[in-house]
Amino acid sequence: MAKFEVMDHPLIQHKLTMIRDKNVGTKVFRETVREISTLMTYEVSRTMPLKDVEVETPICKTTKKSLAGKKVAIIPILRAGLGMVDGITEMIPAAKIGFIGMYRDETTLKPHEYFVKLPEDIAERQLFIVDPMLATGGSAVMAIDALKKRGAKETAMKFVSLVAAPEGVKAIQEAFPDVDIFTAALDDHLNEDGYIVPGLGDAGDRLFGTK
Ligand SMILES: O=P(O)(O)OC[C@H]1O[C@H](OP(=O)(O)OP(=O)(O)O)[C@H](O)[C@@H]1O
Ligand SMILES: O=c1cc[nH]c(=O)[nH]1
Ligand SMILES: [Mg+2]
Repeated sequence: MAKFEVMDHPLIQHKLTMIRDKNVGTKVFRETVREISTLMTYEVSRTMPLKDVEVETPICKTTKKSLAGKKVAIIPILRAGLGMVDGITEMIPAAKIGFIGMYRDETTLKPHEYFVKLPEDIAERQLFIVDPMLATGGSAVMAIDALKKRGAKETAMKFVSLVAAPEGVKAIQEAFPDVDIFTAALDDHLNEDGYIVPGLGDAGDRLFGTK
C-alpha cells in the first residue's frame, strides 16, 4: 500500500482553518489555497530522488546533492485544482502542467470528464495530481484512470488535496493502491449532497467567485 499522509503542520492547520470560514472572500481564499499548496510541496516532494553533483564553491570543489532523474508534472483537476498550481510551481518552477477538466453531477455525484491536455512524456514524470477536495473520490479515480490510460505509472502518482473525506481516501486506495495520497485534513464524512463535513464548501465556487 502506498503512502497516506495528513499534513498537519501548525501553519497548514492554521491557514486551512482560516479558509473554512464561510465569511472569507475570494481574494483571501485564493491566496491562502496557494500558500497551503506551497507548504504542502515540501512534504510531497520529500522522496524526490537526488544525485551527486560536483560544485566549486568560492573555497573548494565539493560533491553535493542535486535533484535527479524524474521530472515533475502537476496535473490540476479543473476547475478547483487550478488554485493549487501556482503554489507548487513556486517551489518546482520547471514542472510541466497538464489539465484534466471534470465536473461532478450535482444529483448523481458522478464525475464527467470534459477536457484532457497532458505533457507528452507523462510516463517518465512524477505526477502531482492536485484538487483541493477529495469527497466521494469519483473525480480522483476517474482522473487517475485517465492518466493511466495515457501511459502514466501508478507508482509515480501523488494525489494532493486540502480536505479529504474518508470515503474518498478509501476509493483511491481500493482502485489504485500504489498512488500516494497527501491531504492537509481528513474530515468526518460526506453529507447527503456529497459535500465534505465540516469541509469548506464548494472549493471551485469559492476560488473563482461563482455559485
Ligand atoms: O470526490 P468527488 O465526489 O468526485 O468530489 C470532488 C470534486 O468536486 C469538486 O469539483 P466540481 O465538480 O465542483 O468542479 P469545479 O472544480 O469546476 O467546481 C472538487 O474540486 C473535486 O474535483
Ligand atoms: O465538499 C465538497 C465536495 C466536493 N466538492 C467541493 O468543492 N466540496
Ligand atoms: Mg465545484
